This record gives sequence, C-alpha cells and structure tokens, in this order.
Amino acid sequence: MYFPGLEGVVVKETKICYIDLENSKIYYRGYDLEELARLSTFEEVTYLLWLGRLPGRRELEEFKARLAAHRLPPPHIATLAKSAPPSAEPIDVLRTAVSAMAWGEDLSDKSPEAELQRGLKITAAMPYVVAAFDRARRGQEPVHPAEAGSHAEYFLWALRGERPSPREARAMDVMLIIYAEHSMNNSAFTAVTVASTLADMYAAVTAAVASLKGPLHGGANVDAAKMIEEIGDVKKVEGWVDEQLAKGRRIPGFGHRLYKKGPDPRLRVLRELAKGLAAERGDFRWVEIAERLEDYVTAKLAAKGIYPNTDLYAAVIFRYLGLPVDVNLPTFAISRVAGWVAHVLEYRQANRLIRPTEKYVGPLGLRYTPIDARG
Ligand SMILES: CC(=O)SCCNC(=O)CCNC(=O)[C@H](O)C(C)(C)COP(=O)(O)OP(=O)(O)OC[C@H]1O[C@@H](n2cnc3c(N)ncnc32)[C@H](O)[C@@H]1OP(=O)(O)O
Ligand SMILES: O=C([O-])CC(=O)C(=O)O
Repeated sequence: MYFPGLEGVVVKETKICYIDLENSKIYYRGYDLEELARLSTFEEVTYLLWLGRLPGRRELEEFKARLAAHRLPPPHIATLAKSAPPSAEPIDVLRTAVSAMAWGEDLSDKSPEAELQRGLKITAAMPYVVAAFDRARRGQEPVHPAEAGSHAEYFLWALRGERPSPREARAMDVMLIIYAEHSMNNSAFTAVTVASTLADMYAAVTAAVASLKGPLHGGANVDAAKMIEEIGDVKKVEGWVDEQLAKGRRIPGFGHRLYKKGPDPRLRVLRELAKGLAAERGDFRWVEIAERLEDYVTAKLAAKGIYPNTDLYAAVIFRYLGLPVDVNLPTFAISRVAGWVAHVLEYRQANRLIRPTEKYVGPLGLRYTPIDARG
C-alpha cells in the first residue's frame, strides 16, 4: 500500500483534537474550539491540551506562575536571540534557540513530568526569544515585562516595548488559542516522529519548528501577509489572483489537506476578530482585501476543493496588531508548541518507533565501474 503524502494514514489514537469535517467543527479535548476562543485563555487551553482537563482556579494560577517563572530564558538563549545577525529569519532564530535550550540540562529523565517541564520551559521562553531578536535587529534593547498578565500580553509588550491595549492582548490571546492545535498536521507529526526515537522534548520541538517553516504549512502566514500587502487595494484582488494563477502559482492562505469541501472552520472566529480590529482602527482595507480574496478564489477554485485556510486571516489579524511580516511565522510557533507538546506526551504513553517503509522503484544488479573507466 502506498499513500503519497501519507494522506489518510492513521498514525496514532488521540484524545487531543477532533476535526468534525461533516459539521465544520474543531474540538480540543472534547471542547468546541469556538467556545474556547470566546471564553478561555491560551494558558488554560495549554493546560487542557497537556493535562487533558480544564484546570481549577488554583491549578491555573500555579500553571501561569510556572510559565511566568520561565519567560526570561537562560542567559545563553537571551544572548543568542540578541546576537543573531539582523538578516536572520526570526523563525530560524527561534528554531536554534529551542535547540540550544537543551544545553546544560540533564536530559536522561524522560518521564512525562520531566518532558512536560521541558515543554513548559520552551513555551514560556519563546515570546522573549522572538521579541528580543526582533528588537535587536532594529537596534533596540530587549524588554522583559514581568508584570504582563497573560502570555499574549507579554509577547506583544516584549515585542513593542509598550503595554498593548487589553483589546489587542485579547486578540493575540484568541489567535494563540486558535493556532494552538490542529490534529496530525506536518509539524505535530514531525514532533511525534522525533519523540518516538526517545529523543527529548527539545529535539522534538526543534524539529517541529523546522517543519512549520515551510510555505505549504506555517510559512503560508508570511506569504499571505506579503500577498495582501502586494495587492494593497481591494479593487486589485481579481487582477492579482488571475495573474498568479496564469503563472501557475498557488494562492497563499488557500487550500488544505483536510478541508476539501468547505472553508477551514477556524475562519468563523478569525473573520470576526479581524473585523473587530479593523473597526477599532477605522481601517477596513486589509479585511476587505481578505474577504474579496475569499469570494474570488473560492469562486474560481472551489471545484478543485480549494477554500480559504487559517493563514489568510491570521495574516490580516497580525497586520492589525502591527507584527513585522516575518514575525507571523514564529508567532504561530509560540502558539502551536502547545499542540506539539501535547502530542509528544500522548504518543509516549504507548511509544512505538515510527519507521514507515517505501517502495523501491530504482534499478538493481548494476555493476561497479572503476572511476577511470567511467568516461
Ligand atoms: C496552517 C496551515 O498549515 S494551512 C496550509 C497553509 N498553506 C498554504 O496556504 C499554501 C497554499 N496551499 C497549498 O499549497 C495546498 O493547498 C496545501 C499544501 C495546503 C494542501 O495541498 P494538497 O492537499 O496536497 O492539495 P493538492 O496539491 O492535491 O491540490 C489540489 C489541486 O489544487 C491546487 N491548489 C492547491 N492549493 C492551491 C492554492 N493555494 N492556490 C491555487 N491552487 C491550489 C493544486 O495545484 C492542485 O491542482 P491540480 O489538480 O490542477 O494539480
Ligand atoms: O492541519 C494542517 O495540515 C495544517 C493546519 O491547518 C494547521 O496545522 O493548523
């Protein structure tokens, strides 16, 4: 049996995420994602994904305190973030930093508690790393706003050097909830594949960040941001799309391996979030471009099973939040690490080395010719 792209292959049993394609719903641990996005926080959702249930008030406060205690990374990581060349891509700086977090730690203990603690340290430190690098490349000193209340607020504050408005912090919080988990996507599978060798959490998450980078996966949120910027005016949408398709190019923020019969369910939340931010700023330009893109590309490509995905509106929301375009991608990682850690912890409960097979289609029986006789 051969399944290109492993399409349709079940690699594990899970209690983490369920995507109900029939009814266009996503559930984290049985909870409707739209309800979580409305009522919950990233910290609560992370606890839910990792530990399988919603925390009580005291448990949540303890969990938040543990995260807060690890937001400022060890000195070698802070130095790495500050001293990476300004031309580096922020996602590469983050990937290297996650890998370097393993330095100096005794990694022999692979118990769930030890691996969860590593996942927590990575999750906590990611915002500082991304923000410190972004500030350093603009000639600014890093900031560590210890008084920030939430992970989302901390990230925006560390990035900008100023406290974001409660509405902005909440918009980022909702983005982090929405992006946190999405079943056996490429980066989650990558994390699980690495973890299945019994390599540690740092190794698994480093590999997952590398997977996220590709433009067919998380990298699309950067390409989508560049697209809306290049289009620039809602009246230019049709011409831009026609030109790209005529050149045989794909439209970023469209298409999905799972959503072949309708749009990504997460769009319902994200469209409203984008409109709210647009109204607050009195600037509807970006959301109008996204809506026109949705209509036009869907009309052209729905017959092929192409509909808008999360990255289209993530690009719009991050634009309203003032993120530098290439920071969109590590922001996805800042959220998705919650899902990666959850999958690693779950897979380890019944670990089996992932080792698929392949179908050999090359020649056999070739005879070795000495190099001087090869012409
Ligand atoms: C958060 C996330 O990671 S969501 C995904 C983010 N990625 C993107 O937005 C990048 C653009 N999208 C894509 O490249 C793809 O849709 C993927 C990789 C996401 C999914 O790919 P697959 O399930 O493998 O779709 P597949 O490649 O079979 O596409 C089917 C057809 O639609 C076309 N197609 C797929 N996506 C697009 C697109 N975005 N724009 C135009 N055409 C597309 C393909 O070229 C193919 O056409 P063909 O049948 O004429 O050859
Ligand atoms: O599920 C996928 O293949 C890609 C995706 O939307 C995600 O990871 O959020």
